[in-house]
Parts: sequence; structure tokens; C-alpha cells
Amino acid sequence: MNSSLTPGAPIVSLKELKRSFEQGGQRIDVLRGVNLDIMPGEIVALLGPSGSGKSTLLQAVGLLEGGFEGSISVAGERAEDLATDQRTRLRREHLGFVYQFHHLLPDFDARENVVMPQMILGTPRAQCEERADSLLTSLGLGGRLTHRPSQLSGGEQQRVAVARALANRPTLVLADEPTGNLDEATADNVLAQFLALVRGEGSAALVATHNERLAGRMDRVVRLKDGVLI
Ligand SMILES: Nc1ncnc2c1ncn2[C@@H]1O[C@H](COP(=O)(O)OP(=O)(O)OP(=O)(O)O)[C@@H](O)[C@H]1O
Repeated sequence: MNSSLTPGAPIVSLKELKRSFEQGGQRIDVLRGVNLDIMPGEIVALLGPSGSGKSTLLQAVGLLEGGFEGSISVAGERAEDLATDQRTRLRREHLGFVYQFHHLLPDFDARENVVMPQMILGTPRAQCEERADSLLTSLGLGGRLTHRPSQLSGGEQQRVAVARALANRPTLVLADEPTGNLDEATADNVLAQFLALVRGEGSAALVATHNERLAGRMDRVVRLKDGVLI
């Protein structure tokens, strides 16, 4: 975890976050004033039905899109005060992402998919490989290090995506329906491994889901309804 954080301060702080879209000439207010603090190491489930704005909220915290009103702070830095390259740095230093679909590089094996984001930060290759092998092994993929995504099952692919998200020791992992594409038994399994790994690493996480049962396994549940958190 990054050591530059102020003790006792939230890793994420959203204040009166708003986002609207134009659809067919009509304005829809998706986020209408979201307030949320996430503390370091805290795992928060973001619940809400389809279309309630969970992905939009994660994109805001992930500093992936503009067009928001209100304030987004990540690791004590206000995103609205930063230039694009500074936001990119903040994202790379502090955030990891897991999506519903794995988005692994198809021509690279499991290990290389986990090595890649570390190389981007300038970590020496031997160190990247050691970290990749350790993460993949702790996810039960020690025997699959040199398999390409197409040679892995859906659950295995998603576990590689989890390892990739954690490779750079993010302070916060953003997960958007991380097990939404898996059958129930596999989803349970992958989520349990994901949560154990995130807890073991001391990262915080914000996990969007519409699954109440899976949300119940996290430290705190927040619900998105009519554009605000309840
Ligand atoms: N770029 C965009 N342009 C127009 N409308 C958008 C855009 N992105 C999202 N929306 C709309 O905002 C609303 C919220 O979408 P969002 O994807 O955040 O919901 P969600 O809760 O993540 O849904 P799901 O669980 O189905 O993924 C939807 O009505 C969607 O159509």
C-alpha cells in the first residue's frame, strides 16, 4: 500500500457528486448528490438495481471520465484540481480495476497479464514476475501461469483479472460486478478469494453488485437509489 496517505483520512471522499446524461433529447440525472467516504482497508458493497448508476459512480471514483459536478478526492488529492497526467498518475499509484468481463490481453499468458501493469510503473521484470506468480498462486492458479486466457475457464480468467488489479498494491480496488458473468458456485468461490486477497493485502475496495447475498460478505453496504446513497 502507498505510504503517503494521512493516517485516519479516507482513501476516497465524494461530496455532492452529480452526473447527468442526455438521452434522446432528454436529460437524466443519474447521480444527484452522492456523499461517500471509504476508509483505508474498508470493503464497501455498492448495491443498486440495473441502471441505478453504479458503473457511473465507479467511473467517477476511477478518475476515468469527466463531466461530474461536486468533489472527488482520492488519497487526499482533489481530482478536480488535477491535470489529466496527474489524474493518470493518481490512478496508477492508487487504484486497481476489476470488471464483469476480464479484459485480459489474449496473446499473453496469465503471468504476463499480471506482469504488464507493473512494468508500466517501471518495476524491474524479475520483481514483477515474482509478484505475479505469488498472486496467481494464492488464487489457486500456480499451475496455470503460462496458460493464455483462451485456455482458462471463466472463473480462472476472472481470478487472473483479480491478480492483475492487485499487482501494483493499490490502496483501493474498484470492482464492477466482478463475478456477474459467472455461474453461482463459481461466483461465490471467486468472490471469496477476491475478498480474502484484498483483506490480506490491506487494500480498500468498492464493489458494485446487484446481488444482496454477495454484498452481505463485505464490511459495509451502501445502496444507490434515485441518484443518492441510502
Ligand atoms: N455515456 C452515457 N450516455 C448516456 N447515458 C448513459 C451513459 N452512461 C450511462 N448512462 C445512463 O445512466 C444510467 C446509469 O447507468 P449505469 O451503467 O451507471 O448503471 P448501473 O447501475 O451500473 O447498471 P448495470 O447494473 O445494468 O450495469 C442508465 O440509464 C444509463 O443508460
